[in-house]
Amino acid sequence: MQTVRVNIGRTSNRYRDLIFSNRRSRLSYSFTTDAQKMEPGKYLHVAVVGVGGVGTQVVEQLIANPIYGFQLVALTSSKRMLQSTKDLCINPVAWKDALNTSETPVNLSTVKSTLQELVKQSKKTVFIDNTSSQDVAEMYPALLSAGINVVTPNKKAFSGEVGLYQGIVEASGSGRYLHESTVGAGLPIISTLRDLVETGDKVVKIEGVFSGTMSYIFNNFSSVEGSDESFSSIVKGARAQGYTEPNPADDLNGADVARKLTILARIIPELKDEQENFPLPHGYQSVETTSLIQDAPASAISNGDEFMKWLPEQDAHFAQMRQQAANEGSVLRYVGVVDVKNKVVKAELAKYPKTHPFATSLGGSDNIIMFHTERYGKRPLIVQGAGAGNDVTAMGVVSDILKLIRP
Ligand SMILES: NC(=O)C1=CN([C@@H]2O[C@H](COP(=O)(O)OP(=O)(O)OC[C@H]3O[C@@H](n4cnc5c(N)ncnc54)[C@H](OP(=O)(O)O)[C@@H]3O)[C@@H](O)[C@H]2O)C=CC1
Ligand SMILES: N[C@@H](CC=O)C(=O)O
Ligand code: NA
Repeated sequence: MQTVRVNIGRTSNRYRDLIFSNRRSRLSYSFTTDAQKMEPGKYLHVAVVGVGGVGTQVVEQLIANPIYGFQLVALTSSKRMLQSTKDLCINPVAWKDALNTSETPVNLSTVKSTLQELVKQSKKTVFIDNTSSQDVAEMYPALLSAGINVVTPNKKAFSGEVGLYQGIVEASGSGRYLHESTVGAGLPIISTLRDLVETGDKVVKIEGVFSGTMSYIFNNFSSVEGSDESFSSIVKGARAQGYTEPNPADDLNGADVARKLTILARIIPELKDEQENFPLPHGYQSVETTSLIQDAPASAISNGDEFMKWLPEQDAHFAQMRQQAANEGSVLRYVGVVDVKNKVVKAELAKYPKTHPFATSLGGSDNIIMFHTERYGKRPLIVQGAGAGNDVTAMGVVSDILKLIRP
């Protein structure tokens, strides 16, 4: 039976750790049940690498978790680290100030060896990669081989060179990897596809809107009711709301959707006799995702701020596309497909009639993913909801962590 004890004001020592980690201004609360009470010292040890938009929300959701306590290490690439201990009162303001003022020199190999020592003491550890760094992604096989779990929203490791991907799959065992937020943020896309494939269903096609940024942009730029807002100002809004990649060019050139489609395609068939660097499972032709910014200069492609300075030059081009679609009674949507039957993986900007579900049913940063399988043949299994945003992405990361520790 679960009791909820709410303490307002003084913190009772007995639940100090849980209340400290759950302190919220004046009100602190703790949930105690026999099965789940986290005894002091039995914390889950997590290293949070990357404390930007998503990483900040991951830490705050870990702190606010009403059931589990976490021994927290958080670091940024400027090598600062915050080592939380149970006597450190951490809350959404204090921990970030402590991180920003910390002078503790640290590098990722220090973090790995620290976690490795904890594994040797039979402690459960998780390495959380909230970056978009290829270098950090390439650490996963060694972490997994050392028995350290890896949880991440970073798509790079699962959509890049097949050697790294296979290395991760082969290294997992005592250390597990979970990456729900790499496709559709916290939406259950990866877990749904794994359930379908691993229960023997046969996937025929997966289609839909896979980019929260592109969804937000075209839901607003090419809306059913009509809009005259400029393309670049809407992209600016997407970035301000934390939907875009660190560089929005990665959304608009199709790279982000290509990564997601590759991640899904690799889960469907077994990877057999792969050629070096072949990005897709055997038999697939290639990932063809249309870039909307073919003319972008190299400086814009490599730097998000430079990209946003360049983008207004494209406003007239996009306004003309919008008008042409509207003249045909259509709207623009960026839609992707993994067509297993025909071995085609692609995404493109296309026109949809104003009555189409892709025109009428999406809002915000919605993704809509339709799974057409043998069992869901007549009516597809559909998952829809916010596919971008720091908090909903962090939810996918933290729910993966909880999957590792739930009894
Ligand atoms: N935003 C969203 O809606 C979604 C994002 N994702 C993925 O989540 C990841 C993070 O996205 P987001 O939070 O928006 O990006 P941000 O740019 O806001 O944060 C990334 C952070 O990583 C830090 N970082 C980069 N390299 C390193 C390193 N080597 N060691 C430690 N820290 C490092 C950066 O800070 P500094 O360089 O100062 O250390 C930065 O703060 C990306 O892979 C993205 O694709 C996935 C789904 C949805
Ligand atoms: N930039 C991405 C973030 C989630 O993967 C998107 O817009 O979907
Ligand atoms: Na997801």
